[in-house]
Amino acid sequence: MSKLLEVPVIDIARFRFGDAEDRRAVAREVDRACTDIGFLIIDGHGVDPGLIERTRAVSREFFDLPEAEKRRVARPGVDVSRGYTGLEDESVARSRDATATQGDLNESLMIGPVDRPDEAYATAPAAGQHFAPNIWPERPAALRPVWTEYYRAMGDLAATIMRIFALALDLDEDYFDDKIDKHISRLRLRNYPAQAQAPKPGQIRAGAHSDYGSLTILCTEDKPGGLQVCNAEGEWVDVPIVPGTFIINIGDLMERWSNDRWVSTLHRVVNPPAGAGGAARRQSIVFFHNPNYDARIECLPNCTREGEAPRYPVTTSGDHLRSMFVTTQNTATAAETEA
Ligand SMILES: O=C(O)CCC(=O)C(=O)O
Ligand SMILES: [Fe+2]
Repeated sequence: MSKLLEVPVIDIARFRFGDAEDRRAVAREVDRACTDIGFLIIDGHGVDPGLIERTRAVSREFFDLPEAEKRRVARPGVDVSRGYTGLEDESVARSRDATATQGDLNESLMIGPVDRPDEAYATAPAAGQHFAPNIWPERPAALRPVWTEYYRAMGDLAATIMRIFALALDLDEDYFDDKIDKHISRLRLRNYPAQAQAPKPGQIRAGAHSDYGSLTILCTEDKPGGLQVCNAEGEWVDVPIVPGTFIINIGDLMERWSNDRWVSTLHRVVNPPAGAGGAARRQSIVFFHNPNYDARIECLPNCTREGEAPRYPVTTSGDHLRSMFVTTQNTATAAETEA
């Protein structure tokens, strides 16, 4: 079978409601997508469209606030992945290329877990800042309850996808359950403003990067200046926007777990064409699903071929994520926290 060079659409209702054969059929399709291109679009996910709309609306209201008010909930430190990150404060491309310093042309607001596991686990030294309290803006007042509901819905959807992943990797369907039951996922809204001035040379909405965790669930909109992924031929292809679906990609931790059987694909968000005007404003709802901070990320059973050794040293979810957060921030606090 030739390699997929475009991102496929997969209906996961057949997994959610089907019999064992249906479930295996979905898992096979997902395995092919994760092997060939690292991205898939899912339909039949069961998330309430009203919740998505409400999440979009309260977030847009937040980004429309004056800059000074948004800065009141500024990210407190580079390893504290919470709060507001301003335009050009981050260069996600630095996660792969230390010389990439152009600031990304988006601003964002981010939260972590909304449900705390027991206090001893949440505050253990190895927990680092992964259970740091969330920083909620005062306005709009509806943001907190709506985002909390959305975060929980994404946690549930990610758990289903991890079950599909387990089956796709020839593991028991519940293999990942106890590695994600205290997940340290992040919900991040990115606002990509319309571009009144030309970007600096080489500067784009989000530089080329791969995501860091287990998987990402993206809900975006069809606007000029969108998401592209680098396929197996090294070509940048647009990810189609299919109404009612989510875009899913695997992150670096899943790539490591699978010993490179699956690919954590490079992707980027390009600029709108000059003159696109206000219509180019774009908002993405991004849920980065990350395993429990103490989940050991080591080559999974079934992921080495005859005579092949594991390609990565063992790490933990918490350690890997922290190093990525610290590497990609352009703010003044970066130097302080790294020291
Ligand atoms: O906005 C998008 O389409 C993608 C954003 C992204 O890649 C990220 O936040 O990691
Ligand atoms: Fe990404």
